[in-house]
Amino acid sequence: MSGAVLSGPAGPAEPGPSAPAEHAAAPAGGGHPPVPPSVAPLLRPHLPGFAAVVALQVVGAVAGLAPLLAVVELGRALLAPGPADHGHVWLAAAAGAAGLLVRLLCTAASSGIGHLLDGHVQLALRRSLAQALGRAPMGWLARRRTGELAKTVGEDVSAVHPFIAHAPGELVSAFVVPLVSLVYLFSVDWRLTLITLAPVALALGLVPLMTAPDRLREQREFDAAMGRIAGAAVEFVRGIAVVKAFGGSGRAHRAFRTAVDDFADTFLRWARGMSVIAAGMQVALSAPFVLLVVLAGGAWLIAGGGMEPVDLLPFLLLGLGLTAPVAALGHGFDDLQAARRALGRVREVLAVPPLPEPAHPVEPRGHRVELRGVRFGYDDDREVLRGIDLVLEPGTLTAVVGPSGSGKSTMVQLLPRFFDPTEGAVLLGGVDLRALGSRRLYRTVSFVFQDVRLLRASVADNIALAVPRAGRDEVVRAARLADVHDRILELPRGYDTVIGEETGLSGGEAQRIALARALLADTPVLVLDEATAFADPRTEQAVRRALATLRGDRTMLVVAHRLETIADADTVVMLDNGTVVERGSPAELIARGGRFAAFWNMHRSAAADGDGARHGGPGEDAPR
Ligand SMILES: Nc1ncnc2c1ncn2[C@@H]1O[C@H](COP(=O)(O)OP(=O)(O)OP(=O)(O)O)[C@@H](O)[C@H]1O
Repeated sequence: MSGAVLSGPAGPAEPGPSAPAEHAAAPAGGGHPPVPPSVAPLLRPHLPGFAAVVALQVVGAVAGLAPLLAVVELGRALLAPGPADHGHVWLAAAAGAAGLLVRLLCTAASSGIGHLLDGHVQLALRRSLAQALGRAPMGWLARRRTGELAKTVGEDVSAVHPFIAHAPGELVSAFVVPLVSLVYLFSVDWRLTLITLAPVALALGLVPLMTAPDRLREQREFDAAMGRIAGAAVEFVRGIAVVKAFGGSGRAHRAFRTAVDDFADTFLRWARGMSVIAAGMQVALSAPFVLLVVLAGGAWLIAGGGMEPVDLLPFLLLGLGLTAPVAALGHGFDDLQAARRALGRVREVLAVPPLPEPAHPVEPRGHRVELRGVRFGYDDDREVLRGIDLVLEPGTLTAVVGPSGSGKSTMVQLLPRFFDPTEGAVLLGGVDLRALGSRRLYRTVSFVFQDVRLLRASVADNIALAVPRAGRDEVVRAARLADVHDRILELPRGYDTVIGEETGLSGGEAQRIALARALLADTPVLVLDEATAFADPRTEQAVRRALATLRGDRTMLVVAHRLETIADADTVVMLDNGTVVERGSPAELIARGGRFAAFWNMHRSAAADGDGARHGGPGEDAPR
């Protein structure tokens, strides 16, 4: 099976965004704004905020130099021959204090605005993600694990925090302070300024060595080895239950151990190449080295009579700050890289193409379903359905049978529009599903697929998902029909028990709740992928009873794995390798002695051998 995940009608689903070319363009979904394909449009409304953050940081950074310059001026005033100029001293002290105050106010305001922006951007991202997920094709959602999407909406969005709240301010101040300092230092003594820049030049000179081809290759090998460890660990953990049950832990460990040994070798090679360069950079940018260079250069200039001793003071105070940009490039690099990767995952979800929604939905006439020349493939290189023509008349039950992988689940998933066919069309009441509008579709088609996902809500709310105003009596009636009422009464708070919090349910019970949901929705078209994984007798009986009760004028399509369901069907469609190889009533097909007859006989003898008692005596499941 293909792992369909939702069950029951999708309820009042919000339709998707842009309309297909053939149905004129208009944002669907009752005037929802379109989901932006990337994050840039989400940042645009906040540009004035970002500008304020940067401006405040610039002012704060420049003001932050005032105390240092004040110290320099104090030094000049106090070390100058003769009595100190009191006015000059007080002015320098006041300017330094004022600068400090302005810096504090500006950085506090900038940080505050940055964090507010971060909140707004994260909210906008989460809203857009929610919209994108609401409009993503159900087939796309079905292929993803809930945890994966929860991580994108939760953790990945939170990971943009350093990007939005910290990076702009930090980067600006890291570059503005050295720039202003440089201008000032040049005005004092250009020769010592160049000498003070020597450590920065040395560190920058080492950067190309870090990106030499050998280092890049080692970095790639390092990343690959890390990936192999992660993969081996995940595989090991995933298979742990099987390993426990069947032994062979040595073999299971082996892949992990090999990956770790391989990583150790790769890491040593990487570290050997990088450590000398990294250590060289660290030394070049370290405070003692910078001070040593400034002092040596200053001493040399002073001894030669080219500079006043007092002029050494600004270089000692400001020289250390010149290395800040290089340090800033390294600082927080990992955080920013993680934020970039997280943003990439957010962008991937935002870019999921939604199923086109018609600008002017057409109303179906009745609920006859027709598949016309339907072709479909999950990937471009392999077709799963290869030209299916099928008519499902109201009031009939059609059973789809065929070998595993023949495309049964895929075919039935086209009815609730998990995907659109790549060629051909699925019509409901004479209208192409693409022209129908998802509201109408989900009011007409309900479905119960194999991998049921229930909401973390009360049992009653789960059953009444598509009919929120249903009374308790109706919910109970549906639950009884799906044979899950007694089990619900055993739960701690009966119908009010919250699934996933106060109780867990077995696969078969979840199936029956999903069945009750579909029964309550009471739509004219029902699609059911009969569970093989949870084929307990109660669920089988519940499905059979539900199908019999629903019959009436409904159009029903069932992927049938059980002989009883097949025998009850009006029409059997046998699929093989994505094409219909036989169709007709079960009795006709058995009489024909073709593929279906062979399939029937094989399953019948298997059922008789395996579980004769459960399937009753021979003849009980004989086709009508
Ligand atoms: N989500 C998916 N992505 C890619 N390929 C898929 C997906 N779901 C199914 N397939 C592939 O499509 C083919 C048909 O699968 P499908 O589940 O429709 O067959 P099936 O007849 O229902 O099988 P089964 O009886 O085992 O459930 C298989 O080859 C399967 O591997």
